[in-house]
Order: sequence, then C-alpha cells, then structure tokens
Amino acid sequence: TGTGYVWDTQYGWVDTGTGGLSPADATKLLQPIAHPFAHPDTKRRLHELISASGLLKHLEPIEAGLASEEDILRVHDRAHFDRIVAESAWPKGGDAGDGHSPFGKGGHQIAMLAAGGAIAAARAVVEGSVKNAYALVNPPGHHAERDRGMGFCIFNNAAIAASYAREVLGVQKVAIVDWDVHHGNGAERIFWKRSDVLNVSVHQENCFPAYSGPVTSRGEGEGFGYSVNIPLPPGGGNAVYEYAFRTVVIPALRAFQPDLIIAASGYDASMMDPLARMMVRSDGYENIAQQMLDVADEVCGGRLVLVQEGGYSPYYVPFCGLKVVERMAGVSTGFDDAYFPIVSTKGGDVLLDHEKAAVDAAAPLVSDIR
Ligand SMILES: O=C(CCC1CCCC1)NO
Ligand SMILES: [Zn+2]
Repeated sequence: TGTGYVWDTQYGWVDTGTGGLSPADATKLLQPIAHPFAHPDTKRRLHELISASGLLKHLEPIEAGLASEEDILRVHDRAHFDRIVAESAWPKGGDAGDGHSPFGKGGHQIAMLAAGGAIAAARAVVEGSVKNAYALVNPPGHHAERDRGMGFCIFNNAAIAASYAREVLGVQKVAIVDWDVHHGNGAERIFWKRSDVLNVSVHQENCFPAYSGPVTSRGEGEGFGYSVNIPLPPGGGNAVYEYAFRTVVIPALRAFQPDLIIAASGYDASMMDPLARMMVRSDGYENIAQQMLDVADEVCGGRLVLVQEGGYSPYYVPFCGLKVVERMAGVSTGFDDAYFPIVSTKGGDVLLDHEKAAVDAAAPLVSDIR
C-alpha cells in the first residue's frame, strides 16, 4: 500500500495578521507586511509543487475532516478550546495565546481541520489503508500546550493524533519525533508523565520557546526518560542532523519499540529559513526521512505519519518537502531542488567538534528507554 496525503484548501486560508511576529503598529514604526513569517502561502506552495511535479498522482488522498470537540479535549483544557472558539467569532479573530500568533475570524474551523487532518492520516496508517502518510496541515501545532497556544500553534495536531491513536484506535505505544527547528514543548508537556508516549525533539538550542528543551529536560515520574531533547548549536546542517538521527533518535526508537511513529515535520532548520539559524538542505531532509522510514519498517511495519509543523522560506520549503514526500512514496519526480546550486556551497556538510559534542551529550538518554 502507498503513501497517504492530506491537504485541505482551507489550510491555505489561515489569516496570519498584519505583522511579521507582531501586529503592525505605527507608534512603534512596525509596518504592515504583505506576507508575515507564518503566511500560509509557504505551505500552499509545497502543496502546489507536490501537485505540479506529478508526485500527487502517486499519493493516496486522505480527506482531512473536522476534528471533534472530543478529539481536541483529549489533549487540551476546555478553557483553551472555548477561548479559541470565542475569539474565532470576533470580527478580526483572536490569538493562539502568546500575542504573536493571530488567527482570523472563523480561524478555529481551520485549526479543527488541521487537527482532523493529522487524525485522518494516523487513522489511515493504523487501519492499514496506506503504509505511511504526510499530513500537510496548517496552522501548525507542536508548541501548543494543554492550556494555551503559542508560536503560531493553536491545537497540538500531532499530540491530538497520538491521543486519538491510543484512546480510539487502541494503539499502545506512540513515538513523536519532532525535527522542527524549534523545541517541541507542546507534546513534551502534554505527555510529560507518560511512558507510553516517547517524545524526541531535535532543535536549535534555546531558539523558541526561549531556553526550552535542554538535554536535562527528561520527563517526570513514570515519564522520566520518555522526553528526549537534543538541543543543537546554531549553524548545524546536514552533517549534525544525520549524526543526531543515526546515533540518538533511531536508537531511542529501537529501544522504545513504538507501534506507531508520528513526526512533527518542520523545515525551518533549512539553509534559507528566516526564523532560525541552521543550514539543512533538501538532501539533508531526505536523509532524515530515509532514516525514519527505515526504522519504522524495522520496528512498526512502516507505520509513520508526518504532520507538517514550521518552515518559513517560501522559496525553499517546497523543495525540502517535495524531497521528503518523494522518499516516503518511493517515487522520484525527476525535479531537482532548484536552489541546490545556491545552498550547496554554504556549509553544514562537516560535523564540527562542538556539534558532535552536543549530540553525544544526549546519547546516554537512550539507556533509560525500555
Ligand atoms: O516555527 C515555529 C515558530 C517559531 C517563532 C514563534 C515566535 C518566534 C519564533 N515554531 O516551530
Ligand atoms: Zn518551527
């Protein structure tokens, strides 16, 4: 069976307001900007490249559908849910929770579609109608905690899909692997005390949320050891990501033996991203994807769901995502990364001592997973 794919037109309609990270404000000389960082065009362009390259014809379309209130409340507090619904009725919409994450009027509906898309992808994989799946959802979710959204995230799509798989589909052990460049604080907090959900986050150290996700942050009680953080120094590229996955992430998954793997798949560690300082290229993302596909085949019958998180370069996200989905589907479109000539000479191919040391500091964490 093939690779499932979720996209909904409304994911391209997310209203991200009038500022880059803050609303336009003449008193602070903050000018309005046509495409704020989180503008949905970046993810729509990825969808259009998947379509125009012909890859879409090789994928199994999966209908997103709206998550139910019950689906959301498995992970989020009633107060958070009700506030989002209430602010979504305001004339200009509201904010996920940190003042930098606006959504437009009716925005709760798109957030429910994003959570529904992650659930639908997980359901198709667990039920076996597809082998693996890519949920190109928007708005993202991995920063959303039980009681609040932040960092452009309203509801935690990946955590909602993991809870659905466990509590509705009867999946026992779920691993969430987050390679968005920012710390996956949401799922970490949500599953902090659980040992039946493993949470692994590889991220630029201290990038966002500030000072979140140090290697010492490991979970609590039953859950101690089941939150694994691999903070990386700025400037890392293909080499450090390949090394982090090969020497920590994959061994952690082998130790945990999940029944399902959900990846929080962001492309903001890329060479051309404005919201972080890493240097991963499309071939670096291909390597991560291939390592994840191989370990999924080895431990859980290939059951791997990628849920879209961040990625803010409208130029480069399309090509990074295209290469990942090509690998998932085992199909080559014949279209190369058009920016490769620009990014291929900029570094990130050599594992530097301080980068290797940062990954090696996390390697011992694997021994506490069983
Ligand atoms: O891509 C993101 C959003 C990060 C930005 C939110 C505020 C500053 C950085 N999180 O994964
Ligand atoms: Zn991010």
